[in-house]
Amino acid sequence: MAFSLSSPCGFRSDEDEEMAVFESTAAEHGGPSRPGLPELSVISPGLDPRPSIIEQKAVKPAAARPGSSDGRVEVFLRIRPLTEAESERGEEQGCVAVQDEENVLLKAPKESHSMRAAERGITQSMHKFSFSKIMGPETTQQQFYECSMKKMVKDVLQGENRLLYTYGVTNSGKTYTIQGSGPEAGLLPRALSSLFSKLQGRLYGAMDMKPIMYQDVRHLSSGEIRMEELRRNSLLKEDDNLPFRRGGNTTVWDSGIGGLSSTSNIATQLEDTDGVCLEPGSLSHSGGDDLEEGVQFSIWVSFFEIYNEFLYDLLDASPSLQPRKRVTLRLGDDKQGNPYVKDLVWIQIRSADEAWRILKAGRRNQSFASTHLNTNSSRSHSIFSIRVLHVNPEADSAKSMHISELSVCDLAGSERCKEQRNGERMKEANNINASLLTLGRCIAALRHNQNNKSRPAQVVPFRDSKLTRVLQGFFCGRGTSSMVVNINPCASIYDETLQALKFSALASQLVHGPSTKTRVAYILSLLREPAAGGNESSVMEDEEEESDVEDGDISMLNTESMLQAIDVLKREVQRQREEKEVLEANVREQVVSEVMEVISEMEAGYSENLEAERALTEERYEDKISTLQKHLKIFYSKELNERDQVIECLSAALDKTQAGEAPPPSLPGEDSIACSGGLLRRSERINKTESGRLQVELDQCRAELLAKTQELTKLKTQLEAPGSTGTLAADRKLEDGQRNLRQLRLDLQRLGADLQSGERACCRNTGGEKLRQALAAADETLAKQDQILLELQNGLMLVKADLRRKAETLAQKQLATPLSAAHPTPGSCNKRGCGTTAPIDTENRPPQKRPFFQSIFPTQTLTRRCNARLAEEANATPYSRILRSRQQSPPRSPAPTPRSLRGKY
Ligand SMILES: Nc1ncnc2c1ncn2[C@@H]1O[C@H](COP(=O)(O)OP(=O)(O)OP(=O)(O)O)[C@@H](O)[C@H]1O
Repeated sequence: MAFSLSSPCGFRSDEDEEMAVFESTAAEHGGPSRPGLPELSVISPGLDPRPSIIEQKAVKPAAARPGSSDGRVEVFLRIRPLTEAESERGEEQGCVAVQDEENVLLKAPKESHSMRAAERGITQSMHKFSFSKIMGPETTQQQFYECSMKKMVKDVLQGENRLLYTYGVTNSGKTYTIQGSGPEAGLLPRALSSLFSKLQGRLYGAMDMKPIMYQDVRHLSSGEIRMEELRRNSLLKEDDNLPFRRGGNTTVWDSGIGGLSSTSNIATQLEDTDGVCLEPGSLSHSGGDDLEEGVQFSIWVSFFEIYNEFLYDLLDASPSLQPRKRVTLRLGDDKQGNPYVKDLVWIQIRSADEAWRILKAGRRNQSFASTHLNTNSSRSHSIFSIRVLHVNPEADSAKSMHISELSVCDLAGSERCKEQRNGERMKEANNINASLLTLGRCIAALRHNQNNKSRPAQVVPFRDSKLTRVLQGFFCGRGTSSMVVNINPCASIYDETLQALKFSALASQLVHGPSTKTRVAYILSLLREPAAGGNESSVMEDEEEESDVEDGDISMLNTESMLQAIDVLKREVQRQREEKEVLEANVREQVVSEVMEVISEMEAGYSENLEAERALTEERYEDKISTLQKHLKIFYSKELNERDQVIECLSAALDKTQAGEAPPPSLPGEDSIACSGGLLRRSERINKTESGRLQVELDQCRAELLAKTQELTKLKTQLEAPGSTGTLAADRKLEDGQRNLRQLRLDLQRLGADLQSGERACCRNTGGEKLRQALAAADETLAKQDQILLELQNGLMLVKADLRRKAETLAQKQLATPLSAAHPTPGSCNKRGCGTTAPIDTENRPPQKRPFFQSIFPTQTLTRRCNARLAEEANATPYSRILRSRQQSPPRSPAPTPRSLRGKY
């Protein structure tokens, strides 16, 4: 049964599914057994996950081992021994068990995250990994060199490009493996020693050719040669003058970031040795017999680091005790698109000792810091490169030069960022982990492309980090790479170790890309293609030729063949471009169709959701409506009951009214809205009757007023007759009275209009309130009329008094002139006496004998003449009755309110 593991370094790819992951029973490994979940995963670099290939493992021939002739990347595992302190801390819990020289078993310790995950059934407590070669804690540096790097040196001298890089958790022994410590020289010094040992007598001592860019060579002028010499000597002298030649002192340099100095405690690992200290006989068999005849070798080295995604040359200028700003290097591409580090310093070396000293000089500039896991932790990826110029002094210069390279990369250790207390350390750890993650992604993509040739190729994200960009050439066929995985068997970092091993398992499934030689063969095969249609013998010849030149260089071809090759390659490029276009079109089509599918699925999903939502909403609102209906039903049934009661009450009252009984006492709250319907109908009927009555009264008032006005006019005429100047005031008052009367008339007209509108309001049945308002307005108008009439009355009283005075004056005059009074002339009588006699007499008569004043001034006149008033009572008009009733109520009652009016009805 297969299961997948999480990707190394936290990334995930389809490799997870394809990774060879198998389980065996846990019982045989002594692990706790749980039903249903196997306890052991086997991660084998050379195996396919399919069961059919599992069997191949058993019969796998030695030649097919990873990293050997099957073209797979070599991955070595090196387990460092526990230190005394670590042993005392109880870090030895047997979590790393080497089974044989290829297989190792990792058992999760109790406290580890993996064990907790295993207990929850998420993963296994044991993992088995296979490697090209496993070197246990007891392995010496020499043994490790022998099995890992020795052959690489040989290959480089034969013109190949090789890369060796170390990968592992911090404090796992990467730097120890590469550089060594004290007398235990690491892989790099050993390789340098081996190289120079092989090149004895074959070194090209002149410095007139220098490697530049990716793998080009430049001929130096004499001035440039002098400059190169100076630089080289200064670096070597620096090493002689080291202030901390023995003792691990401190040097200070500027990180170049933020301009702040960072302290680097230079490791003492290399400082303890004056020279390469190799075990006796370690290079005894390293003769240069297999080197090409007649070729000389010029060795150049460079050393740089990638710190926080910035490139720094470790061999640039001399180190100083003062802080200084370091210059960052940039990456560039040559014409073929091969990446290289611009302005990188290359130093020619002529012996292993010189190389050793240059390495130490560079190492002084490297970024180290003390972390919680390693007191001397590399905070950068460092790359030491050895370029070998293959010079054939006898051959034509164009054909003589060949360059090969050996690069050794000491990767910074992966670590948990959260464990870094220091901000700078945290930043470094982030950058380290990010670049390692990119390396993992590149390897995963390469592996995917190798395993899925029929499927569209994945883009390998080399450009995502400086590290992968620098190493790109080794992963793309311009060389081969080998990996050393360093692990620390401490139980406390088991989880990190497991991740590192998973990463290595992925890397070990990589197959090297076609080498440059294969490319030559490919170009030659293309050249032969046009001739393929020729006769058989020529094909045979070609085949023979192919076997001859396959190992050669394309520069071996003559100009004509080269031009031909260029033409063929152009055509090939065109063909491949067209192929790619078709492929891209297909990919686009597929993507579009997949996206459309996704969109239609999403649409379907949305419409389903919408439908469900709609149904839900409908249901919710239906519930609400039914609840509302229920409440309304209750409310209206209550209302209906109340109305029924009111109706019953009103119909009982109506029955009684019809039966001639007295109207029932008004219901409590009859003006309330609940009872207003029935009451309004009743009050409308009453209002109609009352309006009719008021109308009649109004008409009578009008007629009465008309009569009074006529009488007043007549009186005025009579008063004007004496022609006395003393009557002017009375005249004015009379005019006032007339004005008042006109006003009274107008008001009465308005009253009539109001009454009519009240009547209309009743007729239209527009509601009790309007009727009430109309009645209130009419009431107010009546009050105003009342007031005006009173004023008029007063005015007339004054007129009356004035007339009386005039009458008295006239009487006195008549007494003074008895003759004229006893015998008035007809003319005078007509003109003055006769005309005024009647009124004067009238005035002097008792008031009850003067109907005009009695009717106009009922209050004052009749109060003194009760009998006369009683007599007139019977003849009083409705209007005068209203006025009288109002005037009689002492004190004057306020204007009736609409409520009091309503109360009448
Ligand atoms: N095979 C070994 N034998 C003896 N000591 C070792 C071995 N490997 C590592 N050590 C010791 O372990 C310590 C840590 O090693 P080293 O500094 O090389 O780790 P590292 O992986 O480079 O750490 P970092 O990534 O933090 O730089 C050193 O003191 C080193 O001497």
